[in-house]
Amino acid sequence: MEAEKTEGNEWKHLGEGNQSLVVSHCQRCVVLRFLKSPPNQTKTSQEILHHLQNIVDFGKHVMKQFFGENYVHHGEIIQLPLDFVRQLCLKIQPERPECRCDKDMDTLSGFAMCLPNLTRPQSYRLAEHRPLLCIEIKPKCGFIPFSSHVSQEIKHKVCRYCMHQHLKVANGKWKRPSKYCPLDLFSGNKQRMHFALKSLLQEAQNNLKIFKNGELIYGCKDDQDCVSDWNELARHLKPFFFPSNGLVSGPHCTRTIVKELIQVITMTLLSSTDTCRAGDMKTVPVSQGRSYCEASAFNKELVRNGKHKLESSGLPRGCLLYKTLQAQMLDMLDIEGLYPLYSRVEQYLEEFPEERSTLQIDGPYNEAFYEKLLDLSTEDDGTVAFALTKVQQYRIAMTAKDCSIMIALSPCLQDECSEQRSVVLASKSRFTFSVSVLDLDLKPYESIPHQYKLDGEIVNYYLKNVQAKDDPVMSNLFKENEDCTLVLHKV
Ligand SMILES: O=P(O)(O)O[C@@H]1[C@@H](OP(=O)(O)O)[C@H](OP(=O)(O)O)[C@H](O)[C@H](OP(=O)(O)O)[C@H]1OP(=O)(O)O
Ligand SMILES: Nc1ncnc2c1ncn2[C@@H]1O[C@H](COP(=O)(O)OP(=O)(O)OP(=O)(O)O)[C@@H](O)[C@H]1O
Repeated sequence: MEAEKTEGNEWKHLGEGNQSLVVSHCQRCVVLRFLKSPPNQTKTSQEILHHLQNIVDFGKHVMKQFFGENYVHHGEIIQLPLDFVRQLCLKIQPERPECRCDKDMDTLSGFAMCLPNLTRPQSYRLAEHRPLLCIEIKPKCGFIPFSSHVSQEIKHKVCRYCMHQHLKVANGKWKRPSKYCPLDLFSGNKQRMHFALKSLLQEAQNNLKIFKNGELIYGCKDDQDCVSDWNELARHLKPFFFPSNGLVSGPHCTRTIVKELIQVITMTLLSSTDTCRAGDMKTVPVSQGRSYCEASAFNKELVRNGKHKLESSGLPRGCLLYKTLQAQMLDMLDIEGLYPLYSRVEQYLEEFPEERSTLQIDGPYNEAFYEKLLDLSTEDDGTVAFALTKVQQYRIAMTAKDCSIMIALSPCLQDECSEQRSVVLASKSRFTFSVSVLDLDLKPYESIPHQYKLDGEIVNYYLKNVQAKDDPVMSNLFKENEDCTLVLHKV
């Protein structure tokens, strides 16, 4: 990395999650992504380097094949002067959300990933002084399990996100449940997608962020601290959507602008800007699994109005949502079917620990690793090889269920449109745009027992506290079970 780029003051905090912290360069279209760890669990430089190498390899050799060349940016590893990293860490500390400060940014190794800044359309390689709008969506799991290993019927009716909402509110992670249901977003039906996006705009949680010129203007900066002022949002967006109309204002104008935004997001999400190697890999026949979630507010509204379910129009094959869903559906057995296979691999590793590297559990994530993922058979022949393939596919699916989609928009004039640039039209303006996927770090093998436990907690909480309340018979049943009193009635 050039010396001029390593001035601490030139960088600012852009975002962070549970695993990494990202800073963006003020002039150039690049970001640095640093790993984070709990204060008492710092890793050695070699461990950090190995971890970052795995992330880059996984993006390059595996996720690019699933998602396509244009959507995935695997980045590169760079080594930075330690003085610069320490100075940067101090500079950005006040900008960090409090809820993320339980982990520290790695300042010991000097290694980081350098990536394109995806808040800008990728067709603009240089940071031109153009207004920029970026919408980041973490869509979560967009299908209902179709596996016969599922033990609770509710999992075939209500999606994990909608069930998990109740547990999250009960645990205090969020103040209110969201009406967003991933199945609506992934339906490909414009009405359902609009509803999903409107719900995200009402309750962003950690599923929606909007950046203007690289600054977060909408969404949660800290846990629970969500800004959902649509008038304020409309004020920010007005120059993008109504560049020459300075007079319109008031609630009607706010609604119009939000509608325009939703329309543009929907069109970009349905656009196909790439092809990929695994493009024709069909993980699940369309007929399997249900395409709507019974808990979705959109679905409930349809039922209330006595309307039939809207036909799911399906997603265009080339769009990023379609590719994300296909990768998510590599979870074919559900965690309930997967867990015994994980135990089989575990048992084998206990006996033959030296086999761990041959089995590529912790990498390398190369071409050979990718090839082994293509076997979609679900016929268990009792072998470790079968179990391992399913475990690795599950890890890919989990990664795709937790990734984010970044839509970058920049206004353009009609004569600026060229064939290399994708363009989306709003009523009174037009934008060049790019769609990318981020946070594609492979979920660790070790997280599988946690997934198994969490799945049980989410479903049990839902059955006991939500479904039971909707159903008086069930409700009484639970009440009786809870206090363990046997009620004797005279006959
Ligand atoms: O399990 P989930 O669905 O709650 O997802 C976790 C996310 O919570 P969410 O529900 O999106 O608010 C969670 O997001 P937050 O840190 O809560 O913003 C992480 O993305 C976590 O990934 P990792 O374990 O840190 O790699 C995610 O864990 P994984 O399950 O993807 O490992
Ligand atoms: N290449 C990029 N360009 C622009 N912004 C980025 C980029 N990579 C990450 N970000 C921003 O930084 C935030 C945190 O990054 P990321 O999602 O990779 O963190 P994480 O810790 O891996 O997340 P999680 O909590 O899901 O594990 C993102 O939500 C996004 O806003």
